[in-house]
Amino acid sequence: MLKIKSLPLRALQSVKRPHRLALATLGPRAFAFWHTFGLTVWIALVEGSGWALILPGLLLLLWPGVAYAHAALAIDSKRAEFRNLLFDSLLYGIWSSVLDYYVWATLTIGLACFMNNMVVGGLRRLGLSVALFTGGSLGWGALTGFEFRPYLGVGVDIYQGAGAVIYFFALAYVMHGQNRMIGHSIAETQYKNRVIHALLDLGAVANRASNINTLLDDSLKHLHADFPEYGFAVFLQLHQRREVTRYAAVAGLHLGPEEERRLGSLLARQHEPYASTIKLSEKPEGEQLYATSMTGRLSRYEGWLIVRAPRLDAALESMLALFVDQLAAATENKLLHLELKKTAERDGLTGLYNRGFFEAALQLSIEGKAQPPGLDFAVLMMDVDGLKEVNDRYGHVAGDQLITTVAERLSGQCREEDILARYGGDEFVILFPSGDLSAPNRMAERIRTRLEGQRCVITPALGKNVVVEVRLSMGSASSTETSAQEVLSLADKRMYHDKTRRHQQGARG
Ligand SMILES: Nc1nc2c(ncn2[C@@H]2O[C@H](COP(=O)(O)OP(=O)(O)OP(=O)(O)O)[C@@H](O)[C@H]2O)c(=O)[nH]1
Repeated sequence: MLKIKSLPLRALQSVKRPHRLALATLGPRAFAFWHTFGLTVWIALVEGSGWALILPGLLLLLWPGVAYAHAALAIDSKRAEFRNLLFDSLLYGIWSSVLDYYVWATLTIGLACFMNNMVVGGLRRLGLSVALFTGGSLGWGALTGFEFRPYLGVGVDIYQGAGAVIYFFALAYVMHGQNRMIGHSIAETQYKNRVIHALLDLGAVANRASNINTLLDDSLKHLHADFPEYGFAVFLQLHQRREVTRYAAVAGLHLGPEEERRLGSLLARQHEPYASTIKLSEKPEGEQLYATSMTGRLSRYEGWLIVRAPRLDAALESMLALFVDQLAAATENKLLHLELKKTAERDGLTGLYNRGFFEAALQLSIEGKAQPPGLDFAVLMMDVDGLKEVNDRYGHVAGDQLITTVAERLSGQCREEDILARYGGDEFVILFPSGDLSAPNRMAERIRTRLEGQRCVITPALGKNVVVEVRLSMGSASSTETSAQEVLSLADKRMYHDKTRRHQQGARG
């Protein structure tokens, strides 16, 4: 039972949609063969040959269906249709002989066959078509005995002429449709190429970006360069507080700060599934704003990609879904990467660079000094005095507070290019990679006047707030005074001398 049922089903499954050429030629071919059948019947009636001519003529009615099935069932439907066109030539060659070489029919039908084959296969297929038509025509004539009746009458001529005109116009119409289809698919391919190019661009931008702001800014700039007809913006809002826009970037869109804020708060109220696009503006005509949601793809943010476009069609919608995918993945990767980098480079308690990062930066400075032009660098080492006492009297939490307060205040004194790190428990260090060798002395001076002796309020785990004074021992050195490898230990030595001196002064005081 199952077997019987499955047989026609399998046969049906193997009939796929044939190549567009087979579909396009079905109509004109059916018309041509039915028209030739009509001609055959007419001639049979005129010459009185009756069913002797009409019966084989019925075969002509079957051929368009057989040709279509052949193309539909073939693995390579296009090649099958090319073969069909050649078979048309052979069949019509034979038929011209069957119709005793009636000139008007032989000429118009032959021409149609040659032209069809030349259109799909150039001169080579034209040659093949001519050979098959002529071969069929002469071969059948040789088999059946040549009979010539080149002219039949005005009526048949008009019938054949009208058929030829209709056929050639039908063919021209089909070719026009094919050209339009090809034009559309070229435009579609070009659009897809631009999308692929933009996606590759986004990947490269994501790799280069050092933070989320540059990632979003550069991504949108590239998108706008690839699609200048659209304007783009992106908004990332905190999951927990959607009214807070954490990152925003715009390219090719003119949004003032107020409009940006308004858009941000509008999006905060929207809840759309991932990658779905909504219309934001309700202008009666002209360009509109659309927003595609990144909801669920970012661990800490809600996101929206905004586009300014004249209308939202299927191509734009699927393009936006792809861009949203790429942007969300790039942002999430960058966030993860930045977090890992921070964990690897930063000190957990103070948030300053850690010793590992400082040593790597120092190593680069040492190498920089060894290579031309031999850039100099300097180091300032500092140690918090009396931390042990704070720990012992008020506990480690209080000691931690003293360390973090000193770290914050030191940070406030440093420039962006200075590398401030927590070197050890209560030791801090600043690397000045700029070659400005007066920098450490000026920095030490600033620290003495602005930090030394300042009050620091700490809250012990138990008991009331206490106030301690910030006191720092310092020592600096530069690569002009000693070899590059020795700079840090010279600064350390000087810091130790400073500490000893301060202890002695303290003891005397
Ligand atoms: N609370 C706290 N204490 C720390 C931390 N790291 C190191 N310490 C403590 O800091 C102290 C550093 O020792 P010292 O440098 O001898 O202490 P000090 O009291 O600053 O002594 P001088 O530098 O000679 O003035 C030790 O008691 C360490 O246990 C930390 O992360 N938190």
